[in-house]
Amino acid sequence: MRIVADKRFYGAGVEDFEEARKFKDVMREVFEISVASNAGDFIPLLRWIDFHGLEKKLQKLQAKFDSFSEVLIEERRSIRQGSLGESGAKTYIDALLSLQESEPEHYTDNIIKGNILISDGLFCGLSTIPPSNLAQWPPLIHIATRRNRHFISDDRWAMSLLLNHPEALKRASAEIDEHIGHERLVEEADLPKLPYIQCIVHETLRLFPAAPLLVPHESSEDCTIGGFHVSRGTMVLVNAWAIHRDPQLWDEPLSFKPERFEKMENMGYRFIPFGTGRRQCPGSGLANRVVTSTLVSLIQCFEWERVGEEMVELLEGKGLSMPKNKPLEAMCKARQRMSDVLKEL
Ligand code: HEM
Repeated sequence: MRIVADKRFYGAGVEDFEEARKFKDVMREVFEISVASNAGDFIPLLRWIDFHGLEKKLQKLQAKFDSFSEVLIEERRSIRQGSLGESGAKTYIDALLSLQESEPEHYTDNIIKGNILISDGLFCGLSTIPPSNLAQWPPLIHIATRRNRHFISDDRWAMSLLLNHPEALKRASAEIDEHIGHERLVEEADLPKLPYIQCIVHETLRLFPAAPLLVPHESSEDCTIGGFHVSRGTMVLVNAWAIHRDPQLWDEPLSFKPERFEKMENMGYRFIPFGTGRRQCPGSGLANRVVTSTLVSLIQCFEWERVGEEMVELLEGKGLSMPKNKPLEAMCKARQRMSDVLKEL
């Protein structure tokens, strides 16, 4: 929130504890609601009676966030107009308010609120909200807010898989040694030199796609999908998780085999962790780079081992963004040869 509104709501430096509490409350509610399943997704009749009151809860939460962001916008507006003294750092909201002055028809307060939501990982938990619940929110929310949670989740799955496959971890480590060495940390420009680690990231996203049902789509016309008639206006969910594990499309679909991606030229529609077509994720390049660089840094700087003989559990937990059932526990120690680099951090 420092970038968005020049405020801190966590850790040292919090100035307004009441405001920070409100923010944390909204965040907590978002996370709670995000794991609730909605029977109305499966039995449309139940949507009319708002079974379990999920829709009401979402509307309340949206109202809370609206009033919270309204205060932030008004505050920055006053600061910009000089009524609250020093303007402080220029924030994301300031930039949007300045655009509002030149293009008021495009940069309405509602648009600014939407932008606050998608920025700074503010509502990263929304990515796990069940499909019909998402429909209650402005479309951008569930999309761009995936980032932080997904990045963390992807790397956690990748590391879990590697701990269960030490030979793959060893090969990844050797690739890093060969192309980056121990004198410096990985940089973005190094990533194309690490094809095996890219394959590990792909294989992780195949087995545990961070958005297993992508995002809900709606058919704009009557159509036929896989031989089934789909009427106009039907919510369509694409089960990427099942497609990625389909034995007709993948050899040994449940095995972790990063090398399968080495020879694959055209992945077609069988590998779609970021969706496909016109609405596919525009952040996939960034996401891939962040997930891969994080994984490379973890492998480059630390030696990793399982806590015991037992394999790391690979069960999925509740929530649409593919969390692990149990947090990953592993042993790691800093690599001796990276100690100079680590000391510099
Ligand atoms: C590991 C991280 C990420 C995953 C797994 C992911 C996944 C997805 C998926 C599955 C979709 C829906 C595609 C469809 O409609 O079929 C999507 C859409 C989208 N994503 Fe991501 N995403 C990630 C990171 C990001 C990042 C970093 C950004 C922005 C910087 C981003 C921005 C968007 C946007 C704007 C859309 C909507 C595109 C549209 O509807 O036209 N995503 N993402």
